[in-house]
Amino acid sequence: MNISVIGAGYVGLVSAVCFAELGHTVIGVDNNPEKLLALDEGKVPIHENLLPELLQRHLGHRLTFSSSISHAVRESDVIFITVGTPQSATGHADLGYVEAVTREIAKHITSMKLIVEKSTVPVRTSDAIRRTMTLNGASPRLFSVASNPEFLREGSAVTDFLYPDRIVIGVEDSFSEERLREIYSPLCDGSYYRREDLIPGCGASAAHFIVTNTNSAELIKHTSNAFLAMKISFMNAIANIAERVGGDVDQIREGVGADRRIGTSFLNAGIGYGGSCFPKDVLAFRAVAREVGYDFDLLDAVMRINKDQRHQFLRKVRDALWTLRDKRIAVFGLAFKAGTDDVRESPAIEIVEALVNEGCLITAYDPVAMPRALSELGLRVGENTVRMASDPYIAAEDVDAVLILTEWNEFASLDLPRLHSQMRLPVVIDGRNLYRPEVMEAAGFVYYSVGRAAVFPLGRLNAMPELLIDEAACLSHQAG
Ligand SMILES: NC(=O)c1ccc[n+]([C@@H]2O[C@H](COP(=O)([O-])OP(=O)(O)OC[C@H]3O[C@@H](n4cnc5c(N)ncnc54)[C@H](O)[C@@H]3O)[C@@H](O)[C@H]2O)c1
Ligand SMILES: O=c1ccn([C@@H]2O[C@H](COP(=O)(O)OP(=O)(O)O[C@H]3O[C@H](CO)[C@@H](O)[C@H](O)[C@H]3O)[C@@H](O)[C@H]2O)c(=O)[nH]1
Repeated sequence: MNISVIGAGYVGLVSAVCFAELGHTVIGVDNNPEKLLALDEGKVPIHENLLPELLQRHLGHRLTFSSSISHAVRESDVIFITVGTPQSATGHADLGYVEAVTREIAKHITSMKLIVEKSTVPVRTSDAIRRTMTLNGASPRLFSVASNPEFLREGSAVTDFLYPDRIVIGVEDSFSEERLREIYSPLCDGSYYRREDLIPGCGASAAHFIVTNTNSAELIKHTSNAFLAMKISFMNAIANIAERVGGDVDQIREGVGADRRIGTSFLNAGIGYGGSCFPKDVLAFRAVAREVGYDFDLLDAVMRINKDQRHQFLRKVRDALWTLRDKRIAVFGLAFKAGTDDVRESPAIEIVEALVNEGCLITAYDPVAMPRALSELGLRVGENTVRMASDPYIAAEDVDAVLILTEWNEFASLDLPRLHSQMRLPVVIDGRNLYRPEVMEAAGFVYYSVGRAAVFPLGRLNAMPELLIDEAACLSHQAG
């Protein structure tokens, strides 16, 4: 099948290389010349496992890039729209990029095409695309519009695309269904999983193919993201209760998740969800519900708990260090999650910003996200306010505390004696629960985490009079 993918960002690029991997001929289109230049040279502008290998495999053969929507429309049977749908000032999804691309497609259409929205959009966007196409001169006989929401996660995007739990298509006619079935057939009939040059994945045998109408497909995407965000907020709320009463959120997760109706996934308590999807999509879904006259206030609670989770974390930093002005703090992790250099809506960036505003001196380390984080922090708190270090031990030199803010494997296997010896005070505040408290206690750290009691190795602390934690507070925490 001849496919074009308009918008070669995270989703567009992964989709383009994966469609090529499935045997299709693909044109990736973007209006960012720098991005196109890099891609034409085989350089992947984002950090995503397996993406460079797949780009190398298909670039110049099945996969080419272009800045021209007219070329893409002419050369392809199916056109996927994968441009951004960012948050607008009102909380609604801003569909300006989708509209601009739709108008451009309408101008150049001369034979039958299938237009597929893959961007995350509010319900009824496919109706708006149909309307816009017609208003801009395209004959309704020359196009169909379908929805094919994308469920990939950053950090595992390629394997999520090639080994999906399900593929959802929302269609209004058999033409659309047949084309989309053909595009995804290697995943649905299992032929892709029998190939020898396979990208290693999770050993799936066939993807679940779900056909709905376009409105339902659009609602499935918003529902999935809102539900996953709700699971995270639910567990963060439980973590706050557990902390106050001496429970352990990891044990609770195990106990609750063993019920197959619940499961353990997306129940990791932490510093709240971030990224380019959950925050904007929950807000957009809230706006959609309001618009159709339903008060989905459960989503307000999900967002409130999420926001509060950063404040809870900052409260722990204040608890541990008392005053913050001129405190030296090492931050481990800036990406919104492990496996990516994406810092969009990263809770880590928000926490660093708050600490800088309170007068802390921050040295940060992230295995891949430092360049993007530097430009984001430059915009928010000014250039040179945060120093970057080349490894976690250098970042931890002479600091009053280490904060763990992204769940990179590297931070779960630190050389604890070495880390301890680097720090001025042995205080670790872990926003991702990467360590068991008893391990950190044995290693001599004051250790705060999420949804578990803080530990204070008192014997060692008494020998450090400058540590600003009073013993009574420590004892009450331990008892609590
Ligand atoms: N990032 C994810 O993990 C993810 C996962 C599933 C769904 N989504 C959804 O997919 C959509 C895209 O997200 P993203 O993270 O890939 O966004 P992105 O910002 O990384 O990419 C969007 C791309 O579109 C390009 N673009 C914008 N206008 C254009 C135009 N007129 N012509 C050609 N190119 C144009 C931009 O230059 C950019 O490269 C959003 O709706 C998002 O919610 C994202
Ligand atoms: O138990 C958990 C799981 C995740 N997170 C956080 O939640 C955020 C989102 O994580 P994740 O969902 O893994 O990453 P995304 O790449 O944002 O993927 C989500 O958003 C995409 C865009 O819509 C969807 O395609 C995916 O299915 C959906 O998982 C990150 O800040 C995570 O740290 C937690 O705090 N606890």
